[in-house]
Amino acid sequence: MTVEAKKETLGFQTEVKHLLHLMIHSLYSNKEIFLRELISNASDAADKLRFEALGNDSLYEGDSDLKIRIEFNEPQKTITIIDNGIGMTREEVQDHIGTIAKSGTKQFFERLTGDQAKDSELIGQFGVGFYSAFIVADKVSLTTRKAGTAVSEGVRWESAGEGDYSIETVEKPSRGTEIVLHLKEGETEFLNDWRLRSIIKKFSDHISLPIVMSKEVVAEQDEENNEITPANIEDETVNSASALWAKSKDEISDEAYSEFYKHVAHDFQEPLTYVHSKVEGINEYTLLLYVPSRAPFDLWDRDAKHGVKLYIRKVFITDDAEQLMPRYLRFIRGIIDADSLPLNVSREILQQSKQISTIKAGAVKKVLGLLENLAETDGEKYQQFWEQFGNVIKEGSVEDFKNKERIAKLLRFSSSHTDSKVQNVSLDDYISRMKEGQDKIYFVTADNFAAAKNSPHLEVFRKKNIEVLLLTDRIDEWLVSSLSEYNDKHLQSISKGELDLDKFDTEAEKQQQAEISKDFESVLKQMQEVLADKVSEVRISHRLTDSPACLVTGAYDMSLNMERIMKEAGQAANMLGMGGSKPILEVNPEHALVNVLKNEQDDARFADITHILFDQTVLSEGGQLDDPSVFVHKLNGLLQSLLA
Ligand SMILES: Nc1ncnc2c1ncn2[C@@H]1O[C@H](COP(=O)(O)OP(=O)(O)OP(=O)(O)O)[C@@H](O)[C@H]1O
Repeated sequence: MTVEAKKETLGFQTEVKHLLHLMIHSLYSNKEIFLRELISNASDAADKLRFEALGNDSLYEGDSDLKIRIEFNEPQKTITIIDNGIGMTREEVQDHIGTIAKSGTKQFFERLTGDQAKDSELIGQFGVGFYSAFIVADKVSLTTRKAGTAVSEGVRWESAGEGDYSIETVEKPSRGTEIVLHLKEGETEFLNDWRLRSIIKKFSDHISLPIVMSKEVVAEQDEENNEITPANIEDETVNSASALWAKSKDEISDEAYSEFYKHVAHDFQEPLTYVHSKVEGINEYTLLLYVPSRAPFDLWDRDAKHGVKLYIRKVFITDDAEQLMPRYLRFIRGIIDADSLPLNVSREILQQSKQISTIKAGAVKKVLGLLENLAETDGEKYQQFWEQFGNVIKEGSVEDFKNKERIAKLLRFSSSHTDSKVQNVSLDDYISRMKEGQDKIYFVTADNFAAAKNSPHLEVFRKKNIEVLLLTDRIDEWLVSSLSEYNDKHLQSISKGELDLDKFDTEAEKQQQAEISKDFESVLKQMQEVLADKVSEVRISHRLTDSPACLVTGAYDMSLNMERIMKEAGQAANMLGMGGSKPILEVNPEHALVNVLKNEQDDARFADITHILFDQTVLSEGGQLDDPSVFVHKLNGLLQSLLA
């Protein structure tokens, strides 16, 4: 016996132990899903074999009749799931069963709270797969052999789901995988022909492979010719065993659509919505694409697998076709079945295929249409979608130039109009509320909602009753830098450049402003000298009502928020005197702290007040001071002199 063939006992990866524990406890009321998960894996294994065999027929080993068989044995209390799919090598068993290879898994488990209700929601984002067998079984025995390997290269994996598993090399004449579940005490309800068939019908009817079970045929006598058909056991296909997406829509129930989603997406929650469409023409294809109701745990993992499977004339080709969906629609799950591609496509051909890019462009349009329709017909569901995937859709504004307008229409923001963190204001909503004479869409970007909502820059807008969008997601800075216009309206940051709000001012107000500017001429000049290395200019503000000062960047400069983001990301930033373009300090002449400077004779005190004003403005905009102790020292000095 080789070292490899020896039986080894290995410990589960810690994450697997967590997952098992969590699953057994939180999915108890949903336990029949184990069968769906195992059938789903078996079907994937058959799909993979069919694809591999396109280039190497011998992998079928003379048996190309792919199917899944379900058996049960009442006295032994076992259920067995058998497939003649691709199978696994010893190494693959070790890598896939007993280990969770998905990146980000560790972080996922760190988010678990121990509160069962909350955690079971999280597990929905993760997918349960093979391990769901342990919901009903206290011992699982998996025997498998990879297609194309020798009979002696079978592998048996066994575990009681409690922390370790054994693995050994065994003989296995047939290729594929056989999983025996030894049911727990109390789970014997599944040892029932009718029960198993109804679970298969309910959850796995859409599987395009036949799922067979044995059927007892009782002996029958033909009256006419007196022939007796002996009692027999026959195979019977339990599911409808045809590709769901190839059926016409009116033949498919909502339930079937939903179960198919759970199979392709490895999710066990209902999808939010879907689109099923057959595109005719030279380049024919069928697509069935779903929007999940929850974001998967690895939504932000750039290496996460892509969720749309490519089939060619019902033969599975790949589930990792990044060419089928752009990155900003990476949460879409489902299938695309292309009619006119050759079956022997390689990865390289896929990458260069014109037909694939046409299909992709068509599929993107279908998804955008689906989302537009959802937004129009079901605001509540659309809001749910936005909360889960809004930030990903925003990437589309940056990435997908061709569909820019359509994506912009789908965007939702927080706004000063609703004054709520909920992002539910569309650009069209905003435009419908614009004031007479207003030709711009105003927005402010900040680090968080409170900072945006309380931004001094908003003061004049509140006074004049002009709505401002409050943008607080990181991606927003990139969004507004690529989306400069919507519906012929310019998107304007309220913290950049000059505001042309004076058209909303009366003549008297304009006159008054001119006088104030004159009045403060020397104060501004002196402040500018004090802050020479920090700001490019000090000027009177038309933006402020309550705050003493605010910082403004030039119309074409990077916003301060963007500089902060870059700085945090370790990028060379030119924020606040660190080189590059400096911001402008705008002061509110009506504020006592500014007013006091007019009569300040002591130059040192003037400089201290000016520094304090500048520093607190930086702070109130969410920035950080280069040297906070200097600020505190100056502030304390001022307070002491007031108290003296
Ligand atoms: N019947 C099978 N035949 C061949 N390989 C299998 C079979 N069952 C499982 N596998 C392999 O084990 C891997 C892990 O399966 P598991 O069900 O845990 O996760 P998954 O199906 O990849 O994803 P999810 O956790 O989202 O359900 C599969 O990706 C596949 O490579």
